[in-house]
Amino acid sequence: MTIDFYYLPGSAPCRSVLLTAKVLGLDLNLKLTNLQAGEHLTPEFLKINPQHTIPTINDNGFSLWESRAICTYLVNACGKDDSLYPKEPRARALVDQRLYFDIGTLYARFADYYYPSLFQGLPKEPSKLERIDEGMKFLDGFLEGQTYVAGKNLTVADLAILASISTFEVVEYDLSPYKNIGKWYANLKSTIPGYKEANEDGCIAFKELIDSLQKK
Ligand SMILES: N[C@@H](CCC(=O)N[C@@H](CS)C(=O)NCC(=O)O)C(=O)O
Repeated sequence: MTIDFYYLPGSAPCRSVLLTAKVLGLDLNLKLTNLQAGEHLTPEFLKINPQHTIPTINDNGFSLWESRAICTYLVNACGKDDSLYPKEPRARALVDQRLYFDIGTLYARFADYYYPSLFQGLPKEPSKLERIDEGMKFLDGFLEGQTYVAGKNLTVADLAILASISTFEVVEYDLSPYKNIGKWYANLKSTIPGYKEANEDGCIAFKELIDSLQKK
């Protein structure tokens, strides 16, 4: 039985789930959910996710939201092995740490700096950009001498952070000072199966959305 996946291609957290599904070779039942049309606020959707966020999955009656929780669930429930989310306690803890770094630091600082300007037309606050730069320095440090963000293999932490970093690229944040991030990013873009459909096309959709909002 397939898993329903409520999503929008342009949404960064949705793209991390799409990337995870691609790497797992999993076909999700895609349910495009148009936020601008309020499709996440219908009584049917609120029954599945009262917090009305996408991504959301429904696995035959089991509904789940929060992209990183979805990614780890998909590996646990559908992975042929645990390589994307290792069971060994220390290896798993490292992946978890990077996932929490992504939601709590990297993407949180992105949202704090860019969202008011992108979605409300408010001026950007330079001190918030410095917080992003600091987050990038942390990530660049994690990647020193490493191919992946947590341990020796590709994990869901790479996929979540990949969705975030590509979103920074869409808003033209300057990634060039961060050599380790640049190398890691180029490697993942060229090696992840189905990268274009899972992430690149969605980044184009996100760019189109923000361009259309700027014109309003
Ligand atoms: N931390 C959540 C963020 C989810 C989120 O905020 N999604 C946005 C779209 S990118 C959304 O659904 N917004 C509509 C709403 O909150 O009502 C995750 O990683 O899944």
